[in-house]
Amino acid sequence: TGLPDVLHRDVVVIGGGASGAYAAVRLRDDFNKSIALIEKRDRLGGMVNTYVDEKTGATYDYGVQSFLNVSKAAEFFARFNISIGSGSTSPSLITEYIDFNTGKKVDFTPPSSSKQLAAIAKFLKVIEPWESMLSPGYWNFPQTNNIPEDFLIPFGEFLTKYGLEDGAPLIYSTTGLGVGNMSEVATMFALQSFGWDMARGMTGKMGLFSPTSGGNQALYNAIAKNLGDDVLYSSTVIDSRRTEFGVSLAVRNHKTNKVTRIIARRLLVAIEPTEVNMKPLDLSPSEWNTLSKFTYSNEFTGLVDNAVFNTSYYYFNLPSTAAPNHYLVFQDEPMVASFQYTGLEHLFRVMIIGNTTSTADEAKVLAQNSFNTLLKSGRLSKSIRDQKLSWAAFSMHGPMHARVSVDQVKCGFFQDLYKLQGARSTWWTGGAFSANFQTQLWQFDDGLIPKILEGL
Ligand SMILES: Cc1cc2nc3c(=O)[nH]c(=O)nc-3n(C[C@H](O)[C@H](O)[C@H](O)COP(=O)(O)OP(=O)(O)OC[C@H]3O[C@@H](n4cnc5c(N)ncnc54)[C@H](O)[C@@H]3O)c2cc1C
Repeated sequence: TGLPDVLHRDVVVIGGGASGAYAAVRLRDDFNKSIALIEKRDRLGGMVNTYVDEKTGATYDYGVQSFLNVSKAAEFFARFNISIGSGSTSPSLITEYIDFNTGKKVDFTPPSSSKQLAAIAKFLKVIEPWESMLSPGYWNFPQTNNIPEDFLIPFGEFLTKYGLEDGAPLIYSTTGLGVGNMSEVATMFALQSFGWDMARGMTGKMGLFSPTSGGNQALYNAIAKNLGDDVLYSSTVIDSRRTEFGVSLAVRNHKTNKVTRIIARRLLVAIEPTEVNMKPLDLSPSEWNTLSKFTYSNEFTGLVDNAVFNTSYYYFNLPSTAAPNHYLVFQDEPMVASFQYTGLEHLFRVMIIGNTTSTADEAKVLAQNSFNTLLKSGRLSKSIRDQKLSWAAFSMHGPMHARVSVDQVKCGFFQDLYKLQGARSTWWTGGAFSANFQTQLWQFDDGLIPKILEGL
């Protein structure tokens, strides 16, 4: 009670997910800076969701599934003594294509896997010259008169132009679906959902791994243990002052209501720059003018254990017009992308792709409606009228896949965005400034940290 505690730190980080937790560890342990990490939940790890089966102790990652072995990613696990393996624990499944709007089977046949992989290899060749412009961040994004035309055309058109249609089913079903109907999305943003490293991962040019025990949460639990009291959990910023000399944040713990004041020389923002997240950050009109241009997808994943799903099945939502081999036709968001068997008893992973405004409740209703449609149309083991989806776990991941319109890109959006870096002692990381992959964000942080440290 009384006056708030005051912490003095070199760097204060907001958000303990992939980008924030990694940066906090490196700033403190590798660069000897004092840090505080503010995390609104009671754990670190953000989009990681490790389900633990109470009876057997088996784990299943229904959020983040594996890590691309980008630059020093494996070393980061090693420093916490976490052993890693190839990460492929998912059982082999029978894919059934169904239009979830009607419950009708879609007689769709994807290209053979060798054709798909050949297309991904070709895709990588086409996009390789652009890598430094978009990955791991937009530092070298071309000036407005030099933006490659291909960046701004719809991704479906791009794949057709280069004869890469055979790659579309794999691109979509792995990570491309994060942006919804990827055929309609400007190519540069589709590349942020499946780009260079994913193409390398799929074609064996880059490893994919995950912890051999404890699920992906094991890494973030180890980080939490390492950072100890330097993390303020269940906490958000309620008020702030940012100047060229440093920042002062008032941070409230929502469980205890305790307010802590953090005075730091630098701020690293590692949360999505949405209106809700930015409200307590005393943005100037010009900062908000830039950040407010972003739109997002909201992704939701969960586990359901209704016994009417056939185990070993992967129920995949495609529009009927995808039959028999239209590889570029996808459902529009918001939609349920799939119900996928996990290998654990009756558990199925549900993936729901929302739009900018979708809420968790709406996502659950959407999943229930799709389930009812599948039940009624006899696609599941019993044909019954209705049944409640039985949720064993549910997580809201969004907002993510931040993007802007083609016109805004042409008007210099990314130059404006990157002008924010370092202004008012504030630096920015996370999906909106880089791309939505764990280890790509670590690589982005590795490039950002020397800039944050300048003059510190
Ligand atoms: C279903 C799904 C599967 C995925 N699978 C993979 C995969 O297999 N491999 C891969 O590399 N990537 C995967 N990703 C993408 C990857 O997880 C994200 O790109 C990454 O987590 C983004 O990191 P971030 O630091 O920007 O945000 P996050 O990891 O989301 O971290 C943000 C953190 O900030 C906290 N926070 C939010 N708002 C506030 C606030 N106002 N104040 C304080 N704290 C706040 C959150 O609780 C969270 O801990 C997946 C994503 C999803 C949704």
